[in-house]
Amino acid sequence: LRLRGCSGGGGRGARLVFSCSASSSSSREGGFSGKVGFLGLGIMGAPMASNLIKAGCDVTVWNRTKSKCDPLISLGAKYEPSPADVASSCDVTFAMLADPESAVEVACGANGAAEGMAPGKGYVDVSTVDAATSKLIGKHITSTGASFLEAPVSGSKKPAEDGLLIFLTAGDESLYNRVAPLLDVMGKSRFFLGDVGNGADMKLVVNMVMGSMMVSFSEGLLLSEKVGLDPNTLVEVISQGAISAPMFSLKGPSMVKAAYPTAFPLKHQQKDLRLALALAESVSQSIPTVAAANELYKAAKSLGLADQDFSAVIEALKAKEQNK
Ligand SMILES: NC(=O)C1=CN([C@@H]2O[C@H](COP(=O)(O)OP(=O)(O)OC[C@H]3O[C@@H](n4cnc5c(N)ncnc54)[C@H](OP(=O)(O)O)[C@@H]3O)[C@@H](O)[C@H]2O)C=CC1
Ligand SMILES: O=CCCC(=O)O
Repeated sequence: LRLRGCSGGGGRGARLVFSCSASSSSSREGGFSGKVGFLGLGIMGAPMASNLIKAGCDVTVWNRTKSKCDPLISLGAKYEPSPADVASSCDVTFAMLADPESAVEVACGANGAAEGMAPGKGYVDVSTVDAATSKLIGKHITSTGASFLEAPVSGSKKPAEDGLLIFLTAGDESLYNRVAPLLDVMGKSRFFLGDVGNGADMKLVVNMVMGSMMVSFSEGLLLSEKVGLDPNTLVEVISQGAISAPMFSLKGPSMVKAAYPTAFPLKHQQKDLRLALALAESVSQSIPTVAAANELYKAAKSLGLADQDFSAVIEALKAKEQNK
């Protein structure tokens, strides 16, 4: 298998590519030889940037809390003191921020990435935001002559560490082709979905399904226990049937033990449900299951569980039972 990625490094071989339009195989097959910026080194950003460094990319990092840059610097990353400095010193800059507010601030605020952008450069926002936010960021970036791609990811902490994310991209197709070797270092597949906003919408639809599934699973775990069944057996039964999902097998055993080691923070899942509800509202679609799930995540946040894994939503159900 031919390795792809940065010059001198490489991804881990064959990758799946899904595209609404033909993409340039020559840029896909070639490596990426420019400098790569990475803004936002949280649960997802740190392993993604780390994989780029390990693949041989010339990476420059920035994070609001500077100490989170240190492990990346130890791996060989350079550091710049602001998003604008990263953008001006790099050919392509990735951003992995918490929510719409932080994504806009880092891209468009004072000393934001847009200030360092220029023709020939690219900005790839991999944060989960709504389409309007993505379009706003895209407008700021492209007004400098630079190119913009939104590329939110499906897959959590472990897939980020293992370079097995799924990229849901939209925007500038030539930037998509240019950064494809980098996406292939960080992910196992990539979709190009057309205009800016389509990647954001796809990501919100996927995550609203996930958030509702987790609530339904939590209800099942609690009910099984209440009627005298072993919830561990429920997890095993589900894993062998038609509703088997990696998420249930992965999170079920620790949920039974009331342990919620954070892979996907609950506050981000609730943010995604909030944004999905607004998306549905924009086309007058009713999504009552998601609306009910959202209320439970909000209740979990008010119980102080915002930074726990989103599977901690089961604690909000337990609290409801106790307060009956
Ligand atoms: N965790 C997961 O499983 C997945 C998460 N996502 C999405 O990816 C994004 C990042 O998630 P994740 O890494 O888990 O989140 P984290 O909360 O771990 O990291 C959030 C990042 O955003 C930064 N940030 C927050 N607010 C600001 C601000 N006002 N200005 C500048 N930087 C800010 C944080 O900086 P600081 O370190 O200073 O706080 C940190 O770098 C989210 O949009 C999330 O929905 C997508 C797929 C999976
Ligand atoms: O946005 C978070 C998604 C988590 C996952 O896909 O497992």
